Amino acid sequence: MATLSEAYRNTPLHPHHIIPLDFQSVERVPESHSWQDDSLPLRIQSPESGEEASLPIIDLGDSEALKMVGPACEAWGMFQVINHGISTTLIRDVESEARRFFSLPAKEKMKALRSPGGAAGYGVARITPFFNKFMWHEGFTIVGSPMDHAREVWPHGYRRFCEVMEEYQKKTKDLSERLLILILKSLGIPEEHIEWPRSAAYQGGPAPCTALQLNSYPSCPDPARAMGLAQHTDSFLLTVLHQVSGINGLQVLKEGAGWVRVVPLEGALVVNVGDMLHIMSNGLFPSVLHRAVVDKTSHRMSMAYFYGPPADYRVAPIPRGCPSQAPLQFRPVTVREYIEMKAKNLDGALSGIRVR
Ligand SMILES: O=C(O)CCC(=O)C(=O)O
Ligand SMILES: [Fe+2]
Repeated sequence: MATLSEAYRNTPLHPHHIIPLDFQSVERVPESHSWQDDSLPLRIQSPESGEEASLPIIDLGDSEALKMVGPACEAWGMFQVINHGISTTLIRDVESEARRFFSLPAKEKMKALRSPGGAAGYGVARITPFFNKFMWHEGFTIVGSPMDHAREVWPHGYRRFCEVMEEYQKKTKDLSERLLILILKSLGIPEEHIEWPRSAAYQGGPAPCTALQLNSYPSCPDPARAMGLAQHTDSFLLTVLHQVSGINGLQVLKEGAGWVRVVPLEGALVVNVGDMLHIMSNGLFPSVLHRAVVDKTSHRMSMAYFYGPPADYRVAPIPRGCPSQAPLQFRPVTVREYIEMKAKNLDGALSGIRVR
């Protein structure tokens, strides 16, 4: 994603929008992280309260998967996938390496700090500047190899971290491409329509934009006042999310029901539609608003893998995917342009390219 890094370079962040709080050193939620006074349109709910989302579960080993995926994307913009081909062992290894990093003292983690115009490394969530309070969250973004940052942190013990993260990205990329083909087929779009997975694999063509985001939500003395990750939609085509089992936190906004919980299902991965798939489906598939809340006693982690087209690809509604000649809702936009728009205006990027 070297070319996409340019989009971030053009929208550098202020250091106080990069450095996370040293969560190990605080006993209560500081004012800077307290969301209580804000006139929140929708209250923070504890990870255990509220309705549970009945997200569709799609079994990739089942011949019915193709039939189920379109309705799932249309109704929820999100589903859970099982029989996805990523081994439990690899997932456990990713968890344990992520935990090895996030358990370090703050001054060690700071050695991997993201640079102001950089895409990769340790830091607060990228959406931070759009909110007037900070989140109860720290992240590590990996684009390709995490070697440069990992070596700073563990001069003699970086190899395992790198191997595990690279292997997981390879497997999740394959899964994302399988899912994307299935989703496009469900819209009646032939596989050949998207050339980049094949061109990158066989002809050294432009590579898809991908990133692995390790999310850490330390236990919080007052979860009702803190926000793990504030509401947002993901920018790329698809996100494949692993939530560390046994700890709730992810919530989606469901029309008519408010925020509903996405309870981790052992062995399943959560897949959600991002803005670019919303555009390609001409608005048929919603890029669902979601957020993460925090827990009083548990340190929660999640791993989000973002998958998008190559940086210069023009994302546009695909006419064959539009129900009965529906008028096109969006103008074409390159991936790079869209990411830059979103880095400047979190909520306004989609409406910025809407034509009707
Ligand atoms: O931690 C979660 O469950 C959500 C993470 C997320 O939405 C993201 O990284 O974009
Ligand atoms: Fe997200």
